[in-house]
Amino acid sequence: MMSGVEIPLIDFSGCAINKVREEENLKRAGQQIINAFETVGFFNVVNHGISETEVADIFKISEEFFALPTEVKVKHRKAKDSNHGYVELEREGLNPEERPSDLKESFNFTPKSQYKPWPDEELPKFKTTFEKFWDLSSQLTLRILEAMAYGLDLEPQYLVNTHQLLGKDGNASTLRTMYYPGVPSAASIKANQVRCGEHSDFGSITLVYQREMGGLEVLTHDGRYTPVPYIPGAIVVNIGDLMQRWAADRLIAAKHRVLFPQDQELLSKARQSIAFFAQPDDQVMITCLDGSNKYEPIGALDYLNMRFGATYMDLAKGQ
Ligand SMILES: O=C(O)CCC(=O)C(=O)O
Ligand SMILES: [Fe+2]
Repeated sequence: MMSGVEIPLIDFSGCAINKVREEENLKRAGQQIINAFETVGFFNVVNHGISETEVADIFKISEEFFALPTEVKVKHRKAKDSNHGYVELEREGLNPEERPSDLKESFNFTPKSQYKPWPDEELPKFKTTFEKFWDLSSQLTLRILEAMAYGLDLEPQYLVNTHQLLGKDGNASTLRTMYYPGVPSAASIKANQVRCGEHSDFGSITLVYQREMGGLEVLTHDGRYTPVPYIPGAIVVNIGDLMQRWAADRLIAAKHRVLFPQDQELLSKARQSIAFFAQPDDQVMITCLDGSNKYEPIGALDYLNMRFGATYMDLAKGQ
């Protein structure tokens, strides 16, 4: 790679979700994780306990969903006041000030029983595949949060206890599958349009599952966008702005983006990714963990709503 900044790679085998937790291993991994978040804001994690087959299954069913005709997909559209359902192509822009909407479509998943819609008729296994993947991703998130608490010298369960309602009412975490369609030629792309505009995430931590194509880039401290390499079996982990604020800026919520590939053949291929956006429970007060008063305390849900308001503003205009 040309850039001097490397994206750290962390071996999580001592803390994998299919293993009994061991303090020594969590401490060691916690140091590495905090070091990565203090310097780059991103790392790749391997040997985490989520199998390649489990990841392949959700990518496959996602691909089948996105291949459905638009009129079928929009039957499962996300309602305005919900965080569950289909979001159409170009409905959302993560850098709305500088760019047209992102050339992507997505399906947000929240496993609360009252949430609908599901493409049950078209894809009977969709719901169960997402539920299973939600479980795996939330288990890994909790392990990472536990390791982070060690790395930050907090009480070991401190961060885990703030995410007790993961998957239940009172917690806004979301699993999202994304589809960036292939483009026949660069001429058909709008000026300045990208697959995913420059942004930092909102919440506590994010897991990103990429595929062979890679494509994710992170703004590193040398002022350049550095590719986050695709490593077979690895998951990309980063923090959001809420975590940066909580850590009183000790940890970095780095900006990231996905551009169109330069290569004509790659450009014509679709890109898929899956992200698990973890949020603390709605009522948790985010008060600087270092005891400073660098930022005012704010409720986790209030913070999220403030950020969503900014991203979806354009959406409201378009309706
Ligand atoms: O598609 C990706 O690899 C990343 C997407 C992303 O950063 C996001 O949706 O927040
Ligand atoms: Fe992101």
